[in-house]
Amino acid sequence: MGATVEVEHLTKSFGRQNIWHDVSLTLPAGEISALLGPSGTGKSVFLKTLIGLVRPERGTVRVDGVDVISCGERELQEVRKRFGVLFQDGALFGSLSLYDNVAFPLREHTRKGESEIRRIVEEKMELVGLAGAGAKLPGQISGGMRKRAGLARALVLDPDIILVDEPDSGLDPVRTSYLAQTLVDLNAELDTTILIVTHNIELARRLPDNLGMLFNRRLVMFGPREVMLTCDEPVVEQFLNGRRLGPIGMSEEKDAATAALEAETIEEDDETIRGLVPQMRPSRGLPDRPGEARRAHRVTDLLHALPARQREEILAAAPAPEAARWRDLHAAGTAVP
Ligand SMILES: Nc1ncnc2c1ncn2[C@@H]1O[C@H](COP(=O)(O)OP(=O)(O)OP(=O)(O)O)[C@@H](O)[C@H]1O
Repeated sequence: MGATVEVEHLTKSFGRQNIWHDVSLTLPAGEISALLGPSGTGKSVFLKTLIGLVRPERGTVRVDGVDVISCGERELQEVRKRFGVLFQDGALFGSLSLYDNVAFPLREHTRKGESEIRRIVEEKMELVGLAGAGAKLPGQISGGMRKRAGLARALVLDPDIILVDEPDSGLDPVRTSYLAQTLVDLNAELDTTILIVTHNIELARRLPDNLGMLFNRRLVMFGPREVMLTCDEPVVEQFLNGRRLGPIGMSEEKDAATAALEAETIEEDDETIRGLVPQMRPSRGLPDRPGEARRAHRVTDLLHALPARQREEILAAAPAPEAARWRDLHAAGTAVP
């Protein structure tokens, strides 16, 4: 199973600019989580903090119990090997072929021979649809191919945790769906912990088990998709619907006067999409995702604490066996199965 990442009371500033403060959340092992938020709210900084590239002034980041912030350099190197990171542009070395880019972590961090390296690189390149493209240079291929090569490189060390910064940047909607499907399939096969950072509402609604939202220098909420996609929290609702009406303005938070004026002049959008849409499933022939089952158990525990409207909405959208089990448990007043 992938690793659990526990973040507690994390605060980061650059000089006098506070990026976010007191962020606490747990990425459950083997589940797919997504961090949302308007541009500039520090999502990329958060990813870099998880792997110890950015040092916060307060807080802890524990990867299966090891604190990335306070551990020594040697231990940090070991923890980093557990992460596979896909940065926005793929972050490839421009002078190296795709093959050498993907092979790089294996040559750098393992003692594997070239024939073993070739086997692994070819396997990962095939997985991301780049079989046969190894000789190309990053400058000779499209942004989408660079992105997929970046993913292949992120996977060669068989990471326990995959971090993906904006899976859809530079990709068309079809390629974005393929990339998202690759992540779901990887999670189904290996039970890897995955965190993606995205603005893409469609992706946020359909891919992750858990959603978090950064806004106005704090983590507004973090929780299972059932809870987040049905909640009434204005920031989350506005963002997940891409609406103008709400607390998020063009540049961060609106002042009270602007919000009041807009409430009078902007019509409530007709096309507001609320509620739970079905989650992406692993490709045919792959096993069910164990992470999904674990999330369902957590939701069972949470149902009792939710308002009746939200509980009913979740139960109405749940798959038949789960909904029946949740209803029974709820009726019996039992939180834990
Ligand atoms: N090394 C750095 N030094 C100073 N400021 C930085 C540094 N890295 C990031 N920042 C600032 O931190 C803020 C958050 O940046 P970040 O890239 O994490 O936002 P984001 O939410 O990922 O944005 P986007 O969605 O547009 O990619 C920005 O104001 C940025 O200028």
